[in-house]
Amino acid sequence: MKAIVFDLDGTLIDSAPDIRAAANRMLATLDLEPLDLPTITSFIGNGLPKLVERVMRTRQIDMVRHEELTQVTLDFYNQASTELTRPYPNLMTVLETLKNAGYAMGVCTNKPEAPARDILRDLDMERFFDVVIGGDSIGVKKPDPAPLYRSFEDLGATARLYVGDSEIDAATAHSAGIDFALFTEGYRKVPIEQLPHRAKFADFAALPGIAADAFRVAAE
Ligand SMILES: O=C(O)COP(=O)(O)O
Ligand SMILES: [Mg+2]
Repeated sequence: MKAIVFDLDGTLIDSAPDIRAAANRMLATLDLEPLDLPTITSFIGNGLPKLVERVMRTRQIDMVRHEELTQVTLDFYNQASTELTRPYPNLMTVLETLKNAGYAMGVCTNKPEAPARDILRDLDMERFFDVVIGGDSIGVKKPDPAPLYRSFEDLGATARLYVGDSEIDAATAHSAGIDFALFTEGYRKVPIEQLPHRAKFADFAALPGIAADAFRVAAE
C-alpha cells in the first residue's frame, strides 16, 4: 500500500488564527495583553503544552501554572477550533485526486488528537484519512519518529511519503528514514535549504506529481 501521511498545522490547514484566539483568551483570564499572530505562529510546532509554555514566558507567568493554563487554553481551543481555520488553497481537490489514485492517507500532528479530529470533521476532510495520530496519542511527539512510524504502520504502508511544513517535520522524517515533501507556505522558521527534503512545493496542485515521482523511484 502506497501511503501518504500529512502534518496538520501549517500543512493541511492555516490554524494559527484560532490557536492565537485560544491563547489570547487564556491571557485575558489573567488580565494580560494579547499576542500578535506572527508571535503565536512562531510558537507552533512542538504541541500545545509547549506553545502555552512559550506564551507564558512572554508574560513572565510562573511555570507552576503550566498544566492548569494548558488546560484552560485547550478548553478555549476546543470550543472554537475552526472559526478562522482554513485548508490551504487547492488542498481539497488534491486530496480527492490522491484518494482516487488509491493512496492510503493519514495525519500525524503534534496537536492533541481530539481537536485534530474535530477540525478534520468540521472542514469535511475526515473522510480522506484512515489514521490520525496526535501529540497526545502515543506518549511521544515529533521529532521522535515513533508517531510517524505508527501512522504508516496503521495505514499498512509498504511505501511511504511524509508531507509537512516545519523543521520538526523534516527532522522527524530524516531520523525515521522516510521520504519528505516540504510545503513551503506553512510555519517554517528556517530557510528551505536547511531542511532535508526530497521535494518541495508551494501549491498543493504540485503534490500528485511529487507523490507519483516519489513512489515510482521507491519501486525501482
Ligand atoms: O500543535 C503543534 O504545535 C503543531 O502541530 P503540527 O504537528 O500539526 O504542525
Ligand atoms: Mg506543522
